[in-house]
Amino acid sequence: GQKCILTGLWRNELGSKMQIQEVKGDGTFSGEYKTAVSLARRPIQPASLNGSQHFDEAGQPTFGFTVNWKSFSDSTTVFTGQCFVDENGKEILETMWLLREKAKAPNGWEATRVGTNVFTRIKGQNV
Ligand SMILES: O=C1C=CC(=NNc2ccccc2C(=O)O)C=C1
Repeated sequence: GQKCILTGLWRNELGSKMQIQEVKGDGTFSGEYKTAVSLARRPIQPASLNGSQHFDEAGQPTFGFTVNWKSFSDSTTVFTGQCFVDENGKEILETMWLLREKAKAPNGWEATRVGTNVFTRIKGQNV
C-alpha cells in the first residue's frame, strides 16, 4: 500500500523541523522548513518548501524538494531522497542535498555544498 506519504512533521539530525502539507494527486506538495542552523542570532523565520514525490506500491517513494532560505542568506537547498519503512512501520527519509549560496561572480568554487540528511517523523508528543 501507499505507506509513506510525506504529509506531516519531520525532523533531521540537525534538529531542523519540516512540516509538509497534503500531497496532491500528482505528487506535488508544499510546506515550511524551520532550520536549526542559526548562524545569525535573529530568530530564523520559516522558509517555504515545494516538491513532489512518487507514489510507490511498496510505499518507499522517491521525492525531491526545494527550500528557499529566508534568513541570513539568499541561498537555496534542494533535497532529493527516498522514504524507507522499517519492519515496525517506522519511516525515515534518506536524503542528499545541495546548498547554493548566492555568489558575487560565476564559477565560485565555494558556492555549492553537498551533504546527506536523514529525517524521521515527529509524532504528536515529541514535537
Ligand atoms: O539561511 C539559511 C541558509 C542555509 C541553511 N541551510 N540549512 C540546511 C542545509 C542543508 C541541509 C539541512 C539544512 C537545515 O537547515 O536543516 C539554513 C538557513
